[in-house]
Amino acid sequence: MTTTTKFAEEAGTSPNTPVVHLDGVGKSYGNVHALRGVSLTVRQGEITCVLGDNGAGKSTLIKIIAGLHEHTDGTLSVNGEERRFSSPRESLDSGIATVYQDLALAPLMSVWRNFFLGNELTKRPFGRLDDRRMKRIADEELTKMGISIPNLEQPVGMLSGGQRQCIAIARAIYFGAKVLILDEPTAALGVKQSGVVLKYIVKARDAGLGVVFITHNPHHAYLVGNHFVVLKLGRVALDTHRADLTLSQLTNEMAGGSELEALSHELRGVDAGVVAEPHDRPGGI
Ligand SMILES: Nc1ncnc2c1ncn2[C@@H]1O[C@H](COP(=O)(O)OP(=O)(O)OP(=O)(O)O)[C@@H](O)[C@H]1O
Repeated sequence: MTTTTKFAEEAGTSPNTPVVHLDGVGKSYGNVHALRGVSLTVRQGEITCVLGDNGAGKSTLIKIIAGLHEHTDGTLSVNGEERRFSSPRESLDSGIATVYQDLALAPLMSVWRNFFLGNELTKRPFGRLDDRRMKRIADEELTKMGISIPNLEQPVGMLSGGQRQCIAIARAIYFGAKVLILDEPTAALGVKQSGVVLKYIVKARDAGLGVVFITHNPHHAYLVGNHFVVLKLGRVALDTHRADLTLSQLTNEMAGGSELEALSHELRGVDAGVVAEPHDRPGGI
């Protein structure tokens, strides 16, 4: 049985049912329309990339799925059942784990304590922390993901940004996430560290999770994505599968191909104006 089939059986749905589906979702903050008519399908064993420029509505979209904000229009379904989350706990309890850029890790605490942060294991009968078991499990789980951290006692704050992202991803998978939402996980990273994080995003997908990868970077998205959604000013400007899209089309869409062409036209005009100006003056230079 594939991991995807196993998750679907647990949820009592067919493997083809989207694990998360947004249909015509809108969100207004007063009279600011952050999202309008946004539809998005997240399937298990797939990476759905959501791209968009600043202010496109990416954070608003995440917050709706993560239970931080309620949508004002449209529907949100999880495993085929319509939901409206009124807290992050409700989203988490539905199997949706969101890894934000700040990662919600405690920088001064050890790697293994961070792995269990908020889900600590205790010993009976006095409820003391079961340090030994937590260390062993953190070690096993990180090794399983191929994450090499030689000393799990070291504070998380001393690790690289890439390693911290990987710990947050491994933790979400261990605690049973079926859907992983990653908020710009490579935004603050260099090329090498981004590569490491992209590798774990693929591992999460291959473990059967439905992954939503939010990014500004079409190159990172195209390296791992199965499905691409580009948001512009709160609306879906592109929604397509990998087979129907090239990297250059995606890059062009993100760069605002037609807007850039118009700008380049305008700049050529400005340039010509600057050069032409002295000759236009009587007795030019
Ligand atoms: N709490 C809020 N109150 C009012 N307007 C908001 C609020 N949050 C977001 N907006 C507006 O909604 C729109 C979408 O913002 P959002 O943060 O979702 O975009 P984004 O794609 O995540 O941008 P960035 O990449 O800059 O984080 C913007 O016009 C923003 O100013």
